[in-house]
Amino acid sequence: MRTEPETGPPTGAETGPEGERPSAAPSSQETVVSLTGAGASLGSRPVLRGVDLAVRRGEVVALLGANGSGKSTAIRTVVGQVPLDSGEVSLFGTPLKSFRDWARVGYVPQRTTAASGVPATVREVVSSGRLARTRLGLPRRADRAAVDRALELVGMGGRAKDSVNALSGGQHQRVLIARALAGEPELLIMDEPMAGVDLASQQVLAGTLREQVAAGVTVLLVLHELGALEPLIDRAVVLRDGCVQHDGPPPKAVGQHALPGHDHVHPHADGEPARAGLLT
Ligand SMILES: Nc1ncnc2c1ncn2[C@@H]1O[C@H](COP(=O)(O)OP(=O)(O)OP(=O)(O)O)[C@@H](O)[C@H]1O
Repeated sequence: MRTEPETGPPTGAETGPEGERPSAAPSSQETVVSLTGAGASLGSRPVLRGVDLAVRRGEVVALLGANGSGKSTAIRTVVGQVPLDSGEVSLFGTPLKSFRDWARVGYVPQRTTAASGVPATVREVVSSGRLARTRLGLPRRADRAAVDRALELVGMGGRAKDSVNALSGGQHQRVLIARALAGEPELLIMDEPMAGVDLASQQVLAGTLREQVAAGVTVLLVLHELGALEPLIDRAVVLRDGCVQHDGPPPKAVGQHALPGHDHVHPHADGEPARAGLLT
């Protein structure tokens, strides 16, 4: 008998619909991710203080905010890595504590590497993202094809046999994104997917995401700046000190802020074009 975690992102032990990506028939009313009055702490520190957030099917929602505002913590409550003190989280209309269908969710964590000291190849790491669909059985042709597709989507098809220990930081990030895509998720949750990725690769990844969105995939992602993804973002939710400060149209990038790679940790200099103060 299989054992399944109470909650959590795909571990490879969950069951899910076999083979094909489940139908992503557009239903703009369906709420795919829902946080209601979500409160969470790290250690003794309250980090989220009553966050309300809803992502509907097919939407691309960016979670923005200054360093330490709680973006990663919010994402981690959604995938069950940080427990709630108060409020509720639901995925696909199911309360998180009852949710088991992790094959529908692709998760790219923040700033990790694909290497874990184990001499795995790029293909092996990306294939692990398919385990929730293969039910720990032998990969079938459709599974291998999905892994190939994910590798091509992030431009890593030529590196499939290389050890992940031989990759740059940006290439690790691309492998982790491919791992999430290999499961052909309906919902992609990504924590700063562009961190450490060079401009050319950002464009590749933006193109990949555009294809996913066109196929009906729902996306919730943490970003420091909209950058190359700006055209894809439907809505921005800005956190400040663990509370939602803005939920609506993405802030317009102006001047230097428009440049991918711009870092939002600095205070705004006098005379610098204002940006509604949403990110600082
Ligand atoms: N293990 C921990 N114990 C206590 N506090 C923590 C822990 N990890 C993070 N924090 C604090 O929780 C707050 C929120 O962190 P979180 O990583 O969610 O912010 P963030 O908005 O994603 O920041 P960044 O943009 O820097 O990634 C920060 O003030 C951080 O210092």
